[in-house]
Amino acid sequence: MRALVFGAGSLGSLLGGLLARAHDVTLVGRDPHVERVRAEGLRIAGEVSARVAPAATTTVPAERFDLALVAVKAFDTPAAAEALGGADLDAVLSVQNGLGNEAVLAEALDAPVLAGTCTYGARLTEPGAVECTGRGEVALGPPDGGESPVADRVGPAMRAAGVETTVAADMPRRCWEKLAVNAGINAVTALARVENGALVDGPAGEPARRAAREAARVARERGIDLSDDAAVEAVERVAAATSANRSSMLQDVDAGGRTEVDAINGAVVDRAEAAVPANETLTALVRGWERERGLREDEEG
Ligand SMILES: NC(=O)C1=CN([C@@H]2O[C@H](COP(=O)(O)OP(=O)(O)OC[C@H]3O[C@@H](n4cnc5c(N)ncnc54)[C@H](O)[C@@H]3O)[C@@H](O)[C@H]2O)C=CC1
Ligand SMILES: CC(C)(CO)C(=O)C(=O)O
Repeated sequence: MRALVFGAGSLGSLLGGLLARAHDVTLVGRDPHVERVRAEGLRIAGEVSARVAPAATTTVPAERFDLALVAVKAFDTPAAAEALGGADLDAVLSVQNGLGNEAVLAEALDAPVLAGTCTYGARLTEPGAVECTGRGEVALGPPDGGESPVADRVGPAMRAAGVETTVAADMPRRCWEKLAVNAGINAVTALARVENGALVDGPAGEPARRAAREAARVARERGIDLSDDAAVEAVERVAAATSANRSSMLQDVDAGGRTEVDAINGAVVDRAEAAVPANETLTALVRGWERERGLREDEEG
């Protein structure tokens, strides 16, 4: 397989690096990481160790690829879609968090777009080096559910490189369950400045559970079978399993950078048929912080 990984940050470098053990991989990212990968290859450490030498570039080559794996933050998806238009792609797979990424990619690109959820943990430690902070799995399939020959081709190719992969016919439910987890954990931990474990038995757990229940209700409004209990159980299970984690949104806030709140809590608000007060409040607070930091100037900030 010829694979292009757009967004060679933490997750893109990890998945791209793992894929490079079996496939011809090109990472698209930014210097100094790209420069270092070109000069010295990519080191993977942590729960998986490997040294690989994928191609690396800062612009999308005008070439044919069997797969483009998209791993930018959700707010960069429109730019990723535009840049990927320069390549000839057989398939596109988003492994991003949040809702709406596949629709943005599908609108701009001719290739079939697969939805993905990813529970691997990754952290870029220095240019040229990525740490696998948790071995997980990628689930992928058509965004509207069901089966597709494209998913049946991509899944085994990922498995051939040792990436734990499930080809799933129920991606809408999986994406909404992951969204409920992120809607519950990310903004609450970012605003309270606490690790995920603080939600298990502390006072910050209640707003997280409320946000997850609201996400489950909105999922059901859209015909997706996700109960309140399943969403709350998923938040509690993930918070306990990742208790020492600083969520990605807390890390974004720590780093003074823009967050994915629009694609997470904001996505719940946008799709709700009735009020979702926990998600409305979390979205407004995080957007308010982003606006004060000059990270957004749109009407929603
Ligand atoms: N890091 C993790 O453990 C996990 C991340 N995710 C999701 O995966 C997505 C990516 O997350 P991370 O890898 O943590 O983010 P990241 O910020 O480390 O990586 C994104 C990379 O894309 C690059 N990029 C953005 N626009 C670009 C452009 N136009 N040209 C070239 N490079 C560009 C950035 O420079 C950055 O290095 C997010 O949606 C996140 O929620 C999901 C599961 C786990
Ligand atoms: C699962 C969780 C909440 C782990 O921290 C995550 O996906 C994130 O931080 O974005």
